[in-house]
Amino acid sequence: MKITAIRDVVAPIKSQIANAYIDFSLMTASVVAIETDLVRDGRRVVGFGFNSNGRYAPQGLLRERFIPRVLEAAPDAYQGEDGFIDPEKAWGLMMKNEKPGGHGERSVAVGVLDMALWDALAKAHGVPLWRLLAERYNGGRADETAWVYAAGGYYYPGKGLDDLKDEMRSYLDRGYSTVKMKVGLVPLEEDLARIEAALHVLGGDGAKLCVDVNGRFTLEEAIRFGHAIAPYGLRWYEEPLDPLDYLEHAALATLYAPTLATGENLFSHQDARNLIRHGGLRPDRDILQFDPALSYGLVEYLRTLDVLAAHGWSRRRCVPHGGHQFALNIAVGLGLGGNESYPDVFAPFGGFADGTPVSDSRIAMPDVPGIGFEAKSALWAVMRPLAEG
Ligand SMILES: O=C([O-])CC(=O)C(=O)O
Ligand SMILES: [Mg+2]
Repeated sequence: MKITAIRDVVAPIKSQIANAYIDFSLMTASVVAIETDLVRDGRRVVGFGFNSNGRYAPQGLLRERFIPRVLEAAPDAYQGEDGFIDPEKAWGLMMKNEKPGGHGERSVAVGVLDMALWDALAKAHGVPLWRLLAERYNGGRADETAWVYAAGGYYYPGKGLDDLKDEMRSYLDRGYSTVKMKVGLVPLEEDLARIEAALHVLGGDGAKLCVDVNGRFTLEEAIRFGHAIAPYGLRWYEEPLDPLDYLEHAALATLYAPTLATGENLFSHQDARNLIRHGGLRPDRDILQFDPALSYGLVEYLRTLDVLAAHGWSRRRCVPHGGHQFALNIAVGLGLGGNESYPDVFAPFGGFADGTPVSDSRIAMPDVPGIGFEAKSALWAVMRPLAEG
């Protein structure tokens, strides 16, 4: 199995939404296609990948460093003994002459290519990625369904409490029972009114609502906000603090007893390890949101899972950020705690295969080879031109 071409394009995922830290008015994503010489069931095997929201398209990094390193390599440098692509070997090739530390956004570029390599590998074997992963790494056991929650509740110009309620209600109507909303951009009292509006739609059940600060608060603000929301019994309090300030997390965890969630802006197993070592998080309740598409891909995510296991953390505490089918396959195949979903934002990159309904906040995976992009027509419309060169 040889790689014959790699094509990339920058796709807009811009919108007027904002969280407490950024707006998405100029957001982009890189989409790549890795073409191989393998033909299976009459079709050439092509793998696809993209980066999830929050980081911009890393086109320069892809074109200057990571794509050429793969294309210029001899095929046996990325092939396993079975002649198929070995993503771990390809990863080593991509990371040649890269110093440790300072992960920056090269992890995004490598993540995009890693996603495409796994898509191609699963297609080469004619199986869904979730099944390949279950067989290789999880004793053949895949979950029948994944828990998913509806992430939204963004700030939007002119959006009032009724609009927020309508949005949350529409998620419930679409089969979700847990939802997430943004907080931290407006004064505390205003956010509390927004939280209460959302809770009203959820029948007052705080366990069905997550709030996400996107790393905006100082420690003092995070503590104050934590005290204010503790009585609601929310499902989780996400990224209250700067994602790299582990000591502050540890301090907050001594004062805020319910569930904290973080990790979407940690991009390596070393960063994850620092969080676990120094962040004071609690393996019996807190949630880890490392996003394989932003953090060097699944090869690195497997290392992160090993780090977690070594520190006594269950994989069920992992609910990746990003709302993409890659993480969904990983969640089902490796037995994570679930996956994020964006029913209304970041289209067409978020979401599931067409015609797979969410029921009681759970979703079943389709039985299609690879990650399943071809079964999601709006996404396939973006990818297909890349396949054809
Ligand atoms: O608004 C964002 O940057 C996305 C985010 O934090 C999430 O999905 O948890
Ligand atoms: Mg978040």
